[in-house]
Amino acid sequence: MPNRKVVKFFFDVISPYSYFGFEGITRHRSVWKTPIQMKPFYFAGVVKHSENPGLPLRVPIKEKYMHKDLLFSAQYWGIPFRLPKDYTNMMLNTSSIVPQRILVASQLRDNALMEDVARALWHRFYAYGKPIFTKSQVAEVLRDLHVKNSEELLMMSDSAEVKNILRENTDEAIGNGCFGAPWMHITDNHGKVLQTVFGSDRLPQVADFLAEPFKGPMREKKQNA
Ligand SMILES: N[C@@H](CCC(=O)N[C@@H](CS)C(=O)NCC(=O)O)C(=O)O
Repeated sequence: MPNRKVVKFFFDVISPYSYFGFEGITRHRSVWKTPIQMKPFYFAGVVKHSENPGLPLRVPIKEKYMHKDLLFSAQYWGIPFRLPKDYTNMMLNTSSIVPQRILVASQLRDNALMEDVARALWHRFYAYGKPIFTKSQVAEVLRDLHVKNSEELLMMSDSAEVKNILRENTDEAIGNGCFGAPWMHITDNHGKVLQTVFGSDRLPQVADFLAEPFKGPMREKKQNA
């Protein structure tokens, strides 16, 4: 049995760079043998715990650059993207706890469902500028995806089990030095963290570390047009 590594990908739908990393890593699933574990976490918890004062949106010159870089990166990944109205204010003053808990509840049912929901949330926000942060907003996404028993999923998202998993995922990242998103752990097959990685733009290095191919944006795999 080869000494297989595992990648854990921590993300939050409030983080646009998580969207790019999420697309990049899930597209590479078709060409990598390395197992990929998707881990919804709570970005605000990370920022608070790491006392990160340097969020680009809080620094005007970085905010200006980030707005351009988001469009540039979305184009690279082939993702329909425009900045929603009042973007900075919304990003800095909105909690993603509701959608993140719903993602955890979805993942408990089925990882593929969770990925469909995450992708659809980002698509709604960045392709159409519609918010994704309340239960009723996420419910619309579940309805559009024809998710079965979506009411049950929404109820489950308030359960202690779901809250604990989201907290555990967040703590797992924080415990390994996380300060932003997306965040990755590359572990050995016993779960020992060999490398921590920040940013969607580090996927070529992640691939190299895994001895896997990096195939660029694989735009032919895009799911939302
Ligand atoms: N260069 C990274 C940027 C990632 C990034 O800026 N992520 C934001 C959240 S969307 C963040 O966590 N920022 C924290 C920081 O820069 O300290 C990428 O391309 O993914």
